[in-house]
Amino acid sequence: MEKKERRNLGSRLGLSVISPAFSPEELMQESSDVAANGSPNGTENGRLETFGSSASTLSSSDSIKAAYAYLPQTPIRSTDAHLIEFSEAMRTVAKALRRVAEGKAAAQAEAAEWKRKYELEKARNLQHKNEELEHEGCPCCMNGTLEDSLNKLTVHDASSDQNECCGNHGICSHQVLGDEAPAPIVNSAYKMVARKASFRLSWGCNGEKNGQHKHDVVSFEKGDITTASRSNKQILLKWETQPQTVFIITKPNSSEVRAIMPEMVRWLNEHQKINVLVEPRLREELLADDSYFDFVQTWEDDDDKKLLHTKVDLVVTLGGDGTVLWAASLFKGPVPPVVAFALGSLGFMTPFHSEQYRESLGNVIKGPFSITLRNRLQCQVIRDAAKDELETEEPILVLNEVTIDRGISSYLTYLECYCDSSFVTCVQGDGLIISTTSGSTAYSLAAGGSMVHPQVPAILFTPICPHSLSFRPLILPEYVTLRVQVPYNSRGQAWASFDGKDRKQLAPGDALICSMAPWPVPTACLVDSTTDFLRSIHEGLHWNLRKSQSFDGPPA
Ligand SMILES: NC(=O)c1ccc[n+]([C@@H]2O[C@H](COP(=O)([O-])OP(=O)(O)OC[C@H]3O[C@@H](n4cnc5c(N)ncnc54)[C@H](O)[C@@H]3O)[C@@H](O)[C@H]2O)c1
Ligand SMILES: Nc1ncnc2c1ncn2[C@@H]1O[C@H](COP(=O)(O)OP(=O)(O)OP(=O)(O)O)[C@@H](O)[C@H]1O
Repeated sequence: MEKKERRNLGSRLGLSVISPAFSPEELMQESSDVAANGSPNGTENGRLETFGSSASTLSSSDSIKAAYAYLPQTPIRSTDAHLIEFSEAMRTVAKALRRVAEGKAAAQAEAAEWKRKYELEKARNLQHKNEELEHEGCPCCMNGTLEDSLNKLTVHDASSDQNECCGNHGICSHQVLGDEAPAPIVNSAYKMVARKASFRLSWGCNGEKNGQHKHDVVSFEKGDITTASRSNKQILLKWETQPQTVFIITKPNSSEVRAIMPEMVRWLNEHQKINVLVEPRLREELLADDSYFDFVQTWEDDDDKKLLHTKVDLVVTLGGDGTVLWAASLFKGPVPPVVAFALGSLGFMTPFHSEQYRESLGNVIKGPFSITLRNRLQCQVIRDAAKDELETEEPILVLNEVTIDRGISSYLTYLECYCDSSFVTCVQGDGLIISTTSGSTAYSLAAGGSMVHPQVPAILFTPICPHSLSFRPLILPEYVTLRVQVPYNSRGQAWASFDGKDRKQLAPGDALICSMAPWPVPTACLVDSTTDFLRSIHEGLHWNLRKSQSFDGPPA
């Protein structure tokens, strides 16, 4: 039976299968009915009509009779056909379930977005309310001892509004951390939250530390639409309690890193009285050199690792951009502020100079300091072969990009792309990059995408070597959900890789869903977001470097 016919049969069976009124035996009967009634010599249109209307026009006894009439003529081929039809039906069931799972992933992304909007709205309303009442502060935001804060945190009851932050002083870290702690470990997470330093974020104009709250205000009074404030200004992070735990992440096998690391750990411990946490590999390396480092902490198992964000106040990276990507990948949820020291070649995301680590870390630990909130993409692979919606794979968060390419296949990739429910295009070429704005200066740039300031709320859609003259890269708003589907008629497989790692094969029928994750990576700025970004494109890429023309040219 031809592919197209099988697909029509599939969609008919797919509808039947998700109805609970049909048992597997009935399904088999359905498929054999269709197989029997589709004449081997019939025209395509004829078959289409048969399939499209069989439920209403054929009684099951007619079908059985037809099947019996057909079977004796070609007993072996008929049995084969029967099996093919049955496996097609099962494939269709799998497809229907996959669609349900895709719907679920999109709904989860949408729910996260609504939650974010709700939090913003809630904070705004609270601020208005508090301004009216000339409220002076709330227990959460008032200065107090660490002991006071711990007591308040441990008695915090999520269902009560009593201890809620007034929102007067920016977004309070207690709220963010409390809200995003993974559900099954609420109790232990709360215990750990109590040990974390609290901070607040404020949005202001360049250099103006006015503590302005983030508002996405669009006023439409008297029919005139005006925006009262831009959504993203330079963000400042101010500690409310002293940070206590620093997590140091280093590039492996680097002599430069090995030279600076023990010195930094010693300084943090002795001069700043700060706990130091490292990856297990690094702790072993430190202890092998000197038993002094016995106080350095690490984690023991994956459960501990999942709780890192509840324990760590600050992340320090020693390496290049790859080390920042690695650091981000260790946090599957909220990420503490990251201070990235440049010990690599390019250093787009590593603005701090390692020789000046005492001064830089001292300033950050004291605060306030500017941060860039770098959005991450949440990517989920949905397998065609998944038997049910529970079989979806763990989502992967990327700071740069997810790439879907042809891997070792020598065929063009053939990818169908959708944005929310709209069809975008088919990518025929080497592949596609779905990038964050932070990733815009990485692989996407190499494939011809624009460089975008990391604070712009956008998703980049950049083809890799498209075999078409008119396929320009797109920049889409950050709230969309993208779906990249490997169609059934694709010649080859495709491969997805996440920040250049974790390659996953995508077979025909598999899909990848991407949306903005609710957990950005806050990176500390050396100066501010814009100055750091421009410095990195000037110094890292020598952007638009050209010798100036001399003054003594032809007369005007
Ligand atoms: N043709 C290409 O340009 C190409 C090909 C594959 C991967 N990559 C990039 O490499 C990244 C993985 O980095 P890695 O260090 O683990 O691999 P790596 O060691 O191969 O280094 C890749 C290079 O990309 C640079 N880079 C990484 N993130 C950047 C960013 N946000 N802005 C500017 N430059 C950036 C790094 O500094 C490094 O020089 C991927 O996320 C991808 O963006 C680029
Ligand atoms: N803590 C870590 N554990 C395992 N791998 C890591 C770790 N830190 C970094 N890496 C990996 O090591 C590789 C090199 O790191 P990184 O990019 O920081 O250094 P680089 O290549 O010298 O610098 P640049 O990217 O600026 O050229 C990256 O692929 C990164 O994923």
